[in-house]
Amino acid sequence: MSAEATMAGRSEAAGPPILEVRDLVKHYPIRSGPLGRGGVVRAVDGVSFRIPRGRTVGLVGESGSGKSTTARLVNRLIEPTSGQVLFDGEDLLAKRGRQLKALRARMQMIFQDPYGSLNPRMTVLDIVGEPLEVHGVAKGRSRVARVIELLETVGLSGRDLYRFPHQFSGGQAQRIGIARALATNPDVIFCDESVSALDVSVQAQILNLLKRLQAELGLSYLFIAHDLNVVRYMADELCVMYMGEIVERGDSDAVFADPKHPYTQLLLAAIPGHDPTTARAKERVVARGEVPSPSNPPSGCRFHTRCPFAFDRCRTQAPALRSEAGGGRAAACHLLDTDEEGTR
Ligand SMILES: Nc1ncnc2c1ncn2[C@@H]1O[C@H](COP(=O)(O)OP(=O)(O)OP(=O)(O)O)[C@@H](O)[C@H]1O
Repeated sequence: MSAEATMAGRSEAAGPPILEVRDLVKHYPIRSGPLGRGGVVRAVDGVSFRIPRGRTVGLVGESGSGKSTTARLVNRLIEPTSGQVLFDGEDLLAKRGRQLKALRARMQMIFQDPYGSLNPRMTVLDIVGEPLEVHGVAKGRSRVARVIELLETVGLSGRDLYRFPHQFSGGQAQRIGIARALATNPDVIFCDESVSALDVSVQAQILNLLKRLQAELGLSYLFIAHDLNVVRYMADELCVMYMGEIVERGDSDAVFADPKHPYTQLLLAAIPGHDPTTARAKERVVARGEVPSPSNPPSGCRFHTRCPFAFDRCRTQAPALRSEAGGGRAAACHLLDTDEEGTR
């Protein structure tokens, strides 16, 4: 079965997506001009993707490409400039008060720094039990029982209830963060560099824990990591971001095996030992120059200033993120248009 068919099958089997992001934009005003006004930083600039139920979507791209901002927008930690976020079919950005709180309980985040994200003065019971109280899930003895259950789910135990974060190793501390994230029975967990701070062997344990929890609880993940091997291990689908835009997306195995966008080819070429199979991907992709400023993105294709294959149209016309016929793959690159027209 082709990768596209596999992906279509997966999405079909999973039903409507748990999360759908449409044309999401976040511009930060720059207040440094002579009149106190400048331009804007285009942190996220028209991003659309879906997370099918029970699946993992990986978000990759260089530092500053807009991955964390996307996760924070979708999680509603910050408000977007424009766009739409549908959570289980509901318009998340239109929700306020109790309705927002109820939806928020169904989305949780696991952070990068396990110690920094846990209050050092709180016991494990209070750290993991806090969301149970905030969201009115459990109080008193039933809260303690639920916290023990959550600790056991992540490989800790009731003996850890009255200990403090600094008494745990990095991997164990991250397990506490995961137990806390699970407390409200979420549907989606946002993992932003959740294993980057851990030793490699501990990373593997936490990734396997996340996979087991996904299988057992039907969780969906948005998974952000610099380490592409980690993303490859975790993600069913991949979105590649460059300067606030998604430039390629598709089934993760298919993108790794046959990256369509020169930027994706560049990212993958940097993975030690990675050997993409297609001819184009095997061409040596050498990116030139620095990443341009997100407050002054290049005209046309934003990658054209670094792309070894850029031609005239790339400098003037922004390529659309076009889906391939019959498949879940999409890439925003004029080279793909010209390939189809047979002019290249
Ligand atoms: N509060 C803010 N005010 C102004 N600009 C911001 C703000 N937050 C992020 N940015 C800018 O938005 C762009 C995207 O940042 P973001 O942190 O989302 O990227 P990222 O891909 O997650 O990078 P990293 O991997 O380094 O975390 C960057 O240019 C960043 O400087």
